[in-house]
Amino acid sequence: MTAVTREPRQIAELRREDRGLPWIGNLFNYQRDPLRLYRRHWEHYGPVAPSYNLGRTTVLLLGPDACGEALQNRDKAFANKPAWSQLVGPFFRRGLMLIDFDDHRDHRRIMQEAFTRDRLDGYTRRLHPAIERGMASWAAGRQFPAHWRLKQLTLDIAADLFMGGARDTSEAEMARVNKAFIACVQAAAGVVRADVPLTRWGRAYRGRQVLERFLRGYLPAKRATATDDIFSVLCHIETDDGARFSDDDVINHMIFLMMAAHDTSTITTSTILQYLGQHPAWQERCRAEALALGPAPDRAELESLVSIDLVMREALRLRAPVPVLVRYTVKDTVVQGVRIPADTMCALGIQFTHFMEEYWTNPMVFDPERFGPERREDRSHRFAWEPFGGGVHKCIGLHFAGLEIKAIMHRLLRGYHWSVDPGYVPPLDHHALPFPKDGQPIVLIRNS
Ligand code: HEM
Repeated sequence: MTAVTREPRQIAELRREDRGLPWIGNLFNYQRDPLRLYRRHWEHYGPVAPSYNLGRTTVLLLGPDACGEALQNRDKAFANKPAWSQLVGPFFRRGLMLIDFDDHRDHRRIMQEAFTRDRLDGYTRRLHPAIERGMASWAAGRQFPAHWRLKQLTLDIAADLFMGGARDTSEAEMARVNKAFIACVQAAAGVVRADVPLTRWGRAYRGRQVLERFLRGYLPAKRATATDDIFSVLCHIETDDGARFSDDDVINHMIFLMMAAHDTSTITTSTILQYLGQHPAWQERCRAEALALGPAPDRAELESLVSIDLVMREALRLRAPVPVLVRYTVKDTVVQGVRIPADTMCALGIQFTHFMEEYWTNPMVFDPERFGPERREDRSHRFAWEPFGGGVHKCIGLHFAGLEIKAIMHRLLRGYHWSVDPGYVPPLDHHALPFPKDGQPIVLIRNS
């Protein structure tokens, strides 16, 4: 008997009604309601769906099987750099997420040294005073703009943990650096994608120069003395066989790391605040855990917070800070039996998977117990829950992120209680990473 090998299918033809606006394509439909758009494509085309955006055809990979194949990347057909640099621009060049294959493997091996258990212990010790300082100016109130305050807080934490407080820097200089950094992050949503004054990209080009100058100025001091901030750590880490980062590597990685760590942690904490504000029983349960620990728990204690961990996982499911990952094919490949030609931009619908009824019960409902030991819905498929991605580019900062988020929640729960209207639905901005445009106002009360 001869085995029947099935020829891969071609990508389906895009229906006229799915093309969206001339040239713009589905960009505005995505920004209005990404889930609706992806559901429509999934229902008609299945896991490998054609789409059209900004003048070109792209391919949507939908569901955990298709996303899993691209993330595992067995035939090395999917590359990060040509995909992500089209979105985030040249401002994060040579960051770990924007390099590929052997080059990526070599850099990741060195960077792994910055995220060992011992390093995480050190970062955790720094986290508490940084959070305390950052929250000191918080004024409780009935319209507390939680998302904006958390964004500032995670920036303040980054200034300390990443740059060691940049001790000799004046407040004005630090504000300039923060502004430059934000300009780089906001470039992703730019329509004019060139160095044109007064546009997002124009500001980001200037921003990158400011950041490079600033970091380069500190480099000699960071090289000279080993401290436990990430800047210094990147200057000193070394693999067993002696591989180290060059000065340029340190600067490129620093700029990318600050970007990778900032909005993602802000979005997760503000999502947690929203749901705990709408579910007071869960808030009390988490508070009891936070109160059972001392004022500055160490890494192991933060990692032992069971309820806060369940809530964090559920928040990451309901609002994945990076809802879509992108890849670019550097050669022909096949996903789910469909041939994808070389030079194709692919979008992996991470958030879409998180809402699939095939893998989650009542996926739109806040239900942290779904991650508990009896249910473990995240194990319904290896790629059912993928807020940190998967494969060789899986988030290297995921444990660090968990510690930062839990340390913020620990302090907040001990110092405050809060509520959010049960009917509140955040008006999300989907231009880049999803955030509540209204700043997510909550009623915040200081504990007596
Ligand atoms: C809740 C917080 C976070 C989320 C949801 C998140 C999500 C992700 C995702 C989805 C990727 C994979 C990108 C891809 O495959 O193309 C990624 C990569 C990465 N993340 Fe995170 N991240 C978070 C926090 C952090 C933090 C705190 C750091 C650093 C301290 C960090 C550093 C990185 C780096 C360096 C990469 C690139 C890894 C590589 O390409 O090898 N992330 N992150």
